[in-house]
Amino acid sequence: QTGSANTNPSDSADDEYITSVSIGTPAQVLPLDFDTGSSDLWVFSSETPKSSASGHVTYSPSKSSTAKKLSGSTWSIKYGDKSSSSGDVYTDVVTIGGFSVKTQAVESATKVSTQFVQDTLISGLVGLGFDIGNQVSPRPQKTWFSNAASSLAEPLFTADLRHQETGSYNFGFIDTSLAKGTIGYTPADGSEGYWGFTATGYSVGGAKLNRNSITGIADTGTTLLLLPDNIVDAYYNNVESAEYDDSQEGVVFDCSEDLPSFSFGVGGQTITISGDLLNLTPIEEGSSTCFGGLQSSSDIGTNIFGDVALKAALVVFDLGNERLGWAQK
Ligand SMILES: Cc1c(C=O)c(-c2nnc3c4c(C[n+]5cc6c(C)n(C)c(C)c6c(Cl)n5)n(C)c(C)c4cnn23)c(C)n1C
Repeated sequence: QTGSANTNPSDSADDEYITSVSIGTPAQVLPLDFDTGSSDLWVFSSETPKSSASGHVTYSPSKSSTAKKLSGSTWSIKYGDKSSSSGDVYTDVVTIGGFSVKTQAVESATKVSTQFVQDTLISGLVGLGFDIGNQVSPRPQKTWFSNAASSLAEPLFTADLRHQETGSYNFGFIDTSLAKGTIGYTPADGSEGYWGFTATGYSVGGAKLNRNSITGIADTGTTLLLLPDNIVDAYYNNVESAEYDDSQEGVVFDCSEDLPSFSFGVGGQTITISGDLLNLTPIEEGSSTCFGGLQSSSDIGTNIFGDVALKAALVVFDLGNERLGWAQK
């Protein structure tokens, strides 16, 4: 069995990607953000304060004949941008791309932070990280993919995120036609709950890859490519107008700049992110100053290959073989 779901950028900056998910009987369809950097499936619900839920699609377990309360279970989660949410837990049928998991833990939000209240485009997240990262207590729950894996044709999924166009999450199969290049595989380290891996080197503007390895995570839930200062500096030294903008908390430059590409080696392949993918967006509507898609990871503690990097590739999250595959698109 397999599943295939379309995913769409939420806004003109590709800030997040939205995928429709069906929960319950009859189906309640919610727009959710698939996040390989976390391991909880949580939603705005009938239990979310009305003032916080205004403008959001919500899940009502009381309207689903297959919903069951997981009594005594609670959850609480905090994300890299300091956003957070918490609540209690139900189980229900969850269908993604035509594939159903009958008894999926659906974490219902009784509290959501401001960022989530304001982001009315999504009604929650689907964690696609490793089960060890799940935040339900007293008994951690499995992710949708972990529950699905044993019934899928192959225990893997692929992410094909695209700039300002529809992409896909495919479960149980690899559509190699989505990529131009060969898939290069490298071991994935799931010990922290993330899809950790090591890139073997990098280069700016199509130069030969160096051998400076970069250890980080493949994270569909993070917008940017977040790398160490020395790499960020090496890149922006090639961008005449680049400067650090305190108010934007990142490097900005003239939108008219012709940005160099950025390449990294992984699994014997070279993934090249074109310059235009590295120009994320004007800092304000109509501004001629743009915000960089490559920013510093120095105050985070880990390097994050977020959507800016993932958009350049077809990425295979292979749980069965504990490996990540990358192919140039
Ligand atoms: C260590 C870390 C991160 C790790 O993940 C991270 C980050 N980067 N994008 C996101 C996140 C997103 C994606 N996201 C990013 C957005 C940005 C940058 N802007 C301006 C808007 C309007 C966004 C929306 Cl709606 N959505 N979402 C939905 C959540 C819950 C995120 C949590 N963290 N996050 C940051 C900023 N940092 C420092």
